[in-house]
This record gives sequence, structure tokens and C-alpha cells, in this order.
Amino acid sequence: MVDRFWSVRDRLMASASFRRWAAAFPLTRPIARRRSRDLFDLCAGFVYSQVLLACVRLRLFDILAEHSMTAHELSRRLGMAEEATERLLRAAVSLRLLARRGDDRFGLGPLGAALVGNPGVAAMVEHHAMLYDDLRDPVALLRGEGKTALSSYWPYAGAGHPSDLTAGDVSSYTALMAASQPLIAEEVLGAYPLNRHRRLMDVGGGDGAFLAAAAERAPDLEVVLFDLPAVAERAKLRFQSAGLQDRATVIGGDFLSNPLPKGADALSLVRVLHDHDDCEALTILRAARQALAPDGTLLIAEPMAEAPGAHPVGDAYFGFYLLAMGRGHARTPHEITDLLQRAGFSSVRRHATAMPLLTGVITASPAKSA
Ligand SMILES: CC(C)=CCC/C(C)=C/CC/C(C)=C/C=C/C(C)=C/C=C/C=C(C)/C=C/C=C(C)/C=C/C=C(C)/C=C/CC(C)(C)O
Ligand SMILES: C[S@@+](CC[C@H](N)C(=O)[O-])C[C@H]1O[C@@H](n2cnc3c(N)ncnc32)[C@H](O)[C@@H]1O
Repeated sequence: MVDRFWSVRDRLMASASFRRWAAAFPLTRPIARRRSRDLFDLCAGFVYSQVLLACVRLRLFDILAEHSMTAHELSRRLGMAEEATERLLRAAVSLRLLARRGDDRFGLGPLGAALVGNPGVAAMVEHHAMLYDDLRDPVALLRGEGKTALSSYWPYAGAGHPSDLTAGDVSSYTALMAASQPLIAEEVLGAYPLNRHRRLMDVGGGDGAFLAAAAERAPDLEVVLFDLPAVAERAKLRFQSAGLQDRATVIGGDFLSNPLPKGADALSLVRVLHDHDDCEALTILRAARQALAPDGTLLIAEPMAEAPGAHPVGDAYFGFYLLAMGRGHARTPHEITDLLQRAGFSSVRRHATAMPLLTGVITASPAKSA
């Protein structure tokens, strides 16, 4: 019955004369316009992102954060022809990145304003050039044909021993993760304050940006970072320059083949689990279970599938991003819960974040019987 309804709807939508009628009839016209706009935006998404990239590369948001300017003033500042500057400004205004201020001046729009002082997003916008190269032929990507640039960018996702990766292999991705970490840390620490814990171990913790943010908010917290040896070296430098060397321990290793150190009453996996297929994700969770104190807490933070108000982020964006990287996928909280239970965790709780698009947060405790 339900299926019959959808097939009638599909047949109607496929009919050019129905579409013509619905676009003209006053009661259906708003729906027809919204659908055509939604579809147009899907077709044009790449163009919109390139307008954003041009603004980021030209540092337009920083420039206009100082004060509004005319197209003429901006063209001189950017060293670009006035006609081209005007074209970019008009495009950016239409995308709400910029806004007109009076007749001939331009300032920040509501979206551009949110990008100022947000270098993590700008770094991601630049990084997307590589992703879009890999997505040029999405069907070939789905069929697993050809080597992707992202699989080299994230070398731990390929075959081989991740522990052997060198400083050169890990530097770009570690810097990208550190640049985007403030956005995530804000969400995670807002959703689950860590000052109730004594010792937090961040597994796959990158260069320590998350732990440094946690240590700042919880002055009595000791922190332990576990990551690949080459990444761990970078964390030592961060903790030294943040004056955290007395509260921080750094351990290099491979969480897929080495046991994790014991002694922490909280263990975090931030943007780690979704990089791995289920079998490896279970290995990581079981290692976490072995390492955690019996009354300890595991904290998982990463973008999740079916995030409220942001479904395409998990399944479309990270689905295809991680496909290009070579493994993993964004999971729903339900799928994460299932993995947690199989790995010997219970008391699984979801913690609401302010921006579910950026990350979800789940905690769990070692099951008493496991
Ligand atoms: C002031 C007046 C008059 C009115 C105020 C009205 C009002 C209430 C406005 C709200 C303003 C506000 C608070 C805006 C906030 C905006 C924010 C926080 C925007 C954040 C945007 C974040 C973006 C676009 C994030 C993008 C993230 C990306 C693309 C992440 C990619 C991550 C990757 C590729 C990770 C890779 C790691 C791997 C491999 C998957 O493990
Ligand atoms: C996507 S990054 C997330 C980094 C950091 N947690 C953050 O959110 O900014 C994944 C991290 O897991 C680490 N990693 C990947 N495979 C690993 C392995 N087998 N053993 C230890 N760490 C690993 C990477 O080096 C990287 O720092």
C-alpha cells in the first residue's frame, strides 16, 4: 500500500506535464520552486564552494572584517581587475558570504562573519581541492578504480605498518587536524565536562590540541596522549610550549597492534573510530576496554550519521570522504552503541552537542560482567 503511494508519486514527478502544472498552480507552486532550487543547489554545489575558496584564498573575510570597502578599493587591495572583483563580490553576496553596505560598499555577510577567527574552516576549504580531485569520477571511486590523493594524505589508512610512518608522512594531516580541533574541542568539552576525571588518555590524539584544550578547562586533570610515534613527537612539542609537560605524558604506538597503557579513568577517541571499518573499530574499542579502569569512562566524539538537522554530513560528505581516504564510515549512534556493546561496554549515553553537524558525543562504561 505504502509502496503503491510512492510509485504513484514517482510517476507523477517523472511526468513533464505534471511538473508544468505543479509549477503553475498557486498551491503547489511554492513546493515546485523549493524542489527546483534544492536540485539546482545540488547541481551547483561545486561552483558555490569555489566562490568560497576564492574568498578564502584572497583573505576577503579578514579584509572586510577590518571595515567595509567598495569594489574599486578591494580590486586595488587584491591586485585584481575591478570587473573580476565585482563578479566575485556579487557571487559572494548571493551566497550570504558577503553583504552590501549601502549602494557601493561591501562588508561581511552572515556566513562570512562566522568564518572570521575560524581558521579551522578555512583550512578545510583549502583541503577540499584534494577531495574534489578524487571525486571527479564518483562512479570510478565507488568501483574502487584508481589511487586517490586522500589515501596518500592519510597514510595510516593504507596497507603497511602505521608505526613506521615518518614525520614527513604525518605532518600535513596532523596540522589539518590541529587547525580544525578547536571547533571540535569546544563542542565536546561543552557536552561532557572532564573536570570530574583524574587522568584522561586521548587515543589517536594527534598533536595534543584536544588534550591541551581539556587541560585548560580542567586544571587538575592529568593528560596522556597515545598516537603513532611520529605524531606523538609533535604532541611533545605542543605540551612543552603550552607549559603542560608536568601534567602530560606522551606515548607512541599502534592502537591496532599494541595494548593501550592502563591508569586512565577517562579514555577519549576523538575523530578516530570513523576512520576504521568495523573489525578494526572493534579492535580499538576492545583495547580501550582493557586499558580503562573498571569505573572509567570511554568518550567517543566524531561526526555521526543521521545527526539532527544535518543528515548529509554523515552519509554524503563523510561517506564519500572516507571512501576516497580508503576506509571507514560515519556511524549512527545506534551503530556505535552496537560496537560498544560487542566490545564489552555498557551504560552507553548520548550527550547533546550545540552543533551536531560538527560532532556527536557518546560515553560508555566497562560492562561489569565483561
Ligand atoms: C549578532 C546578531 C545581530 C544576530 C545573531 C544571530 C545569531 C544567533 C547568529 C548565530 C551566529 C553563530 C553562532 C554562528 C556560528 C557558526 C558556526 C559555528 C559555523 C561553523 C561552521 C563549521 C564548518 C563549516 C565546518 C566544516 C567542517 C568540515 C568541512 C570538516 C571536515 C573534516 C574532515 C575532512 C575530517 C577528516 C578527518 C577524518 C579523516 C574523517 O578522520
Ligand atoms: C583523524 S585523526 C584525529 C586526530 C585527533 N584526535 C583530532 O581529532 O584532531 C586520527 C588520528 O589517529 C591516529 N592513528 C591512526 N591510526 C593509528 C594507529 N594504528 N595507532 C595509533 N594512532 C593512529 C592518527 O595518527 C591521527 O592522529
